[in-house]
Amino acid sequence: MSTASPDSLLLPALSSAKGTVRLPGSKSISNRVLLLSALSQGTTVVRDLLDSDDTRVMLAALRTLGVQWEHLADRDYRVRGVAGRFPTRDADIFVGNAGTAVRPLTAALALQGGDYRLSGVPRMHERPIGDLIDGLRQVGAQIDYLGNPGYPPLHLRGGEIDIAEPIRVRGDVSSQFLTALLMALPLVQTASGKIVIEVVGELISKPYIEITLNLLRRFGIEVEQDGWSRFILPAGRVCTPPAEIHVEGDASSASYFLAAGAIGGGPVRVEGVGHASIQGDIRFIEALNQMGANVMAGENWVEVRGVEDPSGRLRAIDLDCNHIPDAAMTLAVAALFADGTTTLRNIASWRVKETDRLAAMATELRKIGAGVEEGPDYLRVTPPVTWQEARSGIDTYDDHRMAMCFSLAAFGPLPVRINEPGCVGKTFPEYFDVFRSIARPAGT
Ligand SMILES: O=C(O)C1=C[C@@H](OP(=O)(O)O)[C@@H](O)[C@H](O)C1
Ligand SMILES: C=C(OP(=O)(O)O)C(=O)O
Repeated sequence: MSTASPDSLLLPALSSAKGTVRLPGSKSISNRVLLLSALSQGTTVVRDLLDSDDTRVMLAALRTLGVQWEHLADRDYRVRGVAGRFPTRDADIFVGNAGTAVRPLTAALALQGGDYRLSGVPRMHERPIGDLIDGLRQVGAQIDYLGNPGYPPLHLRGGEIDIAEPIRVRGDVSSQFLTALLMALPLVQTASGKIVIEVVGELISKPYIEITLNLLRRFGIEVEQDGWSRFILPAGRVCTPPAEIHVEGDASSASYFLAAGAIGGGPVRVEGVGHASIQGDIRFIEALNQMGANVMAGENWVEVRGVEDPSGRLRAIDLDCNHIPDAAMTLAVAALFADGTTTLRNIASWRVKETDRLAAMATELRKIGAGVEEGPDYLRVTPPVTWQEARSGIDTYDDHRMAMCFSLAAFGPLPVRINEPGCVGKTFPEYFDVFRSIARPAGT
């Protein structure tokens, strides 16, 4: 049904969506579990790890750092922990465009006392990391910027680590800075046996901190929390791994299929996430519900059907999306099928991710005829009066979510050409095959 070429993929106009999808593993859980297993004292079997660009850079980094891991079968791995100290003391580490690799590895390596250089793809060198570096410098880490101040590439040169006072870190650009400190700092000894982190500014993307705290607990590290502004960690502690840990399906990846069910009638069922999920993006189903879709969920699955209303149109919504920054992109494209103007608020962090997602989303939605208002931290989308075929295709800006989101536009009356579709490899290399398995072209 689709014609692939190296630089674009043509999706025909689609009439309906129906089927079941077994989700790939969560990116956020996979990379946290890999790093925590590597730092542990003991061996962890990791089941259903995500296999994508972001996890490959993490696995390669760990191997370079002297961590022994082996691929068992399917998506299962065994990781032998290094009890807090990486055997390799001098290394160049490539982090691609994985925020879940660069931020946690920077914190873990800055406290090692070795000599490490971290770099990524050109866009990674435009993604901020200064707030994390400021936090690490407060405890004595020696870190130099090798390019622009505040951004990778970085040179971590060891330093005398001494924690006596609370460490302050900004939380309003990315929650990954706090996640990085929470995962790395427990390794450091302090006189009091505790470490305090204070968050400066409003913490964004809070559910990702919940994932971090949940997984730390699974690895034997209990963090005390005073709201979202103060965290107290045990000091001088090496993680104790669970013998085995299972990576649940990716809730952000689920959003495309669930939205397809809502737009294309359904039922579309995803397996691997449900009520029991520890990922904040599971709350995407609340947004779909608000839009009038029929949502059912069990512990480990979700099923979505279209609206009951004879018009078949979703309801437009006005939503603060700070808690679901990734799945919110799916709402921006689902908004094309709503009965009025949808407003997505509190999403300023979109500007510093794989691309400037606010600008990219506005530009590409306009190509197919939508009315779009792009604010500093919000997006307002009005469905097209007349759908247009984006003749030069939908540009994806090397952003996996741009490519995946815009596949949904093919449920409109016209075919959609997705440029550079290979960018889905960041988190979901098989995305278009799986999407094809649930989508039916018009006239078939
Ligand atoms: O910690 C994580 O796993 C993530 C946190 C979020 O980033 P921000 O905290 O920068 O919003 C999210 O967008 C990203 O895809 C994954
Ligand atoms: C923002 C994202 O990725 P990263 O983990 O690189 O921040 C994302 O996957 O949407």
